[in-house]
Amino acid sequence: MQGWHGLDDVPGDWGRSVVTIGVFDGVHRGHQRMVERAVSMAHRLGVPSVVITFDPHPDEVVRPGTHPPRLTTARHRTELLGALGVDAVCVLPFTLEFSHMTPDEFVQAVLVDRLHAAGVVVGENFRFGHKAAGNVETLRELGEKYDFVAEGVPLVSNGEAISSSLVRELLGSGDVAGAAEALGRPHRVEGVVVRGHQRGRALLGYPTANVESPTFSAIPADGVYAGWLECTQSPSPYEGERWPAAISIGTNPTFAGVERTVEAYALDRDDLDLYGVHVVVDFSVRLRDTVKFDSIDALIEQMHRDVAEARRLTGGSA
Ligand SMILES: Cc1cc2nc3c(=O)[nH]c(=O)nc-3n(C[C@H](O)[C@H](O)[C@H](O)COP(=O)(O)O)c2cc1C
Ligand SMILES: Nc1ncnc2c1ncn2[C@@H]1O[C@H](COP(=O)(O)OP(=O)(O)O)[C@@H](O)[C@H]1O
Repeated sequence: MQGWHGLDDVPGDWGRSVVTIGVFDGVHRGHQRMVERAVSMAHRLGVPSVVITFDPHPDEVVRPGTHPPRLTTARHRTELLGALGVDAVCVLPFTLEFSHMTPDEFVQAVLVDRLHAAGVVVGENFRFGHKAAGNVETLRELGEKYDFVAEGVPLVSNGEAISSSLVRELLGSGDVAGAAEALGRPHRVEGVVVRGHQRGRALLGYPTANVESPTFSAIPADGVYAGWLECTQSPSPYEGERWPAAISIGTNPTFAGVERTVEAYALDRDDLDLYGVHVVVDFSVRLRDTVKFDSIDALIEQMHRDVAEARRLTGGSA
């Protein structure tokens, strides 16, 4: 798969292609359906498929300060899109100037002149161009003018239409199982392991990797979860290792903490040294709310139960 940053990265001799466009935050099941439609149209037409996506999130540029929490980092999003079989992912830097293009200008500059679109696949609620003036119908009309077919893909529904906002809502209420259902995989928070208050190992008997995620990351609601911790640092002695985990999100009220942290304990390990290492945390199931315990012993007792439950739910080793 080719990765392009900006239109200037598109090879000069790039021929005709099928293009799909969107923010694709989360690459949820609706996005997956769209990309699959684009890939199959590309096969039918015998041309490569290209995903166009944006960075930063258009909302942040058009309405600064309203950035929705991000379900995926740019890197993870590209990796997920690539796994769906597309030939290229083109990340367009989204700027105010870019947002002022009319639908016709966008189609001509991006889809026609650079990518020689033979087909364009978008979600049926897709809007584009200045003031979101363009929709699927506009795209069809422009397709007649510029010689490409446009397809609007119906939203995938799970009772309720699957959308990035729906996944954000589910995470905001701690429903990580519901989010996993909509995403087609567990929600992931990633970042580098930083130092905490050094209580986990010494005081509680459960060392926890404190994960510092990028600003705007979608963090599930405070609580305790079962899931997975994986080392994605390359090179690292732990590269590619994935451990079942008990995860805590919150301010650690038992210790009157103020900073909100995401911490993961890799079950049955106490030998890891993860400081400075890039890891990912995948959330499977919510276990309970965070509690302010009256004593450290009461917290430890509960943590034993959490760990047993996380082990059962992940099928983690003894
Ligand atoms: C499975 C699990 C459950 C936890 N539950 C709570 C809780 O209910 N209340 C709380 O104050 N802290 C809870 N914690 C967080 C601990 O207080 C935290 O891991 C500890 O303060 C270590 O912090 P440190 O990494 O900064 O040393 C939990 C941690 C884990 C791993
Ligand atoms: N099973 C484990 N799960 C997570 N981290 C572990 C584990 N075993 C050892 N570690 C290491 O211990 C550190 C956490 O120990 P802890 O006492 O909680 O310190 P801190 O307060 O700095 O997080 C992690 O950052 C990691 O480097």
